[in-house]
Amino acid sequence: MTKQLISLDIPDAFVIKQTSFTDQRGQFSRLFCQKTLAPILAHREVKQVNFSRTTIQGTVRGLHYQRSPEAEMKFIRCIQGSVWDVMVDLRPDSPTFLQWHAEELSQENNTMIVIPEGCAHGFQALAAESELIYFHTAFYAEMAEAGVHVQDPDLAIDWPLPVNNLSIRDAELPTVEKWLKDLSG
Ligand SMILES: Cc1cn([C@H]2C[C@H](O)[C@@H](COP(=O)(O)OP(=O)(O)O[C@H]3O[C@H](C)C(=O)[C@H](O)[C@H]3O)O2)c(=O)[nH]c1=O
Repeated sequence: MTKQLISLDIPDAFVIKQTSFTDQRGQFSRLFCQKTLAPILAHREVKQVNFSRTTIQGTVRGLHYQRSPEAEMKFIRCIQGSVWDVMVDLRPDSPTFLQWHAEELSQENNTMIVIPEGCAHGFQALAAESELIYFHTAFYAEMAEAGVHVQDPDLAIDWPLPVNNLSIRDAELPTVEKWLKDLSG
């Protein structure tokens, strides 16, 4: 049921175009298959599956990642509405360090994005009541949670809509400049 696996410039990041079976009853699609995704998963296993619904158009969530050793790969699919999904490479040894990639995920386009360990994730709801399913390869670890600000001037992510409805936690995430200082201690 996987139509196309696309490697991105950001190492170990992918876009997966999935197929969907439609008939007079409606639609069926496979969200995740350990065998089909084995080339990406390698030694990893899915440990947790999460769901989020974002009710207000323009809301932005992110940019989040879990620090090692709780770092995780995320497989994300939009099952209702649409989002503008962003990953930011926060791996200092990566050739695409501090570069970002955006992909529109929607109920209609059957697209999954794969975000590797060490990359932060965020998204903007392009429609009200947008819903995402996340497959995580690590358990949630509150103490390992980290992130950078969605409106960081150095990243200059060009969100399609005015950034809206940030959580208090997300509004207080550090800039990349502050994150780099904390990184170097
Ligand atoms: C991820 C997670 C969160 N939580 C708790 C922590 C908070 O009390 C509450 C909401 O978490 P948070 O505010 O981090 O939710 P989002 O801001 O939507 O973050 C999510 O969206 C961004 C864009 C991501 O990439 C994260 O992986 C994902 O956590 O659920 C749990 O109890 N278990 C979990 O696995």
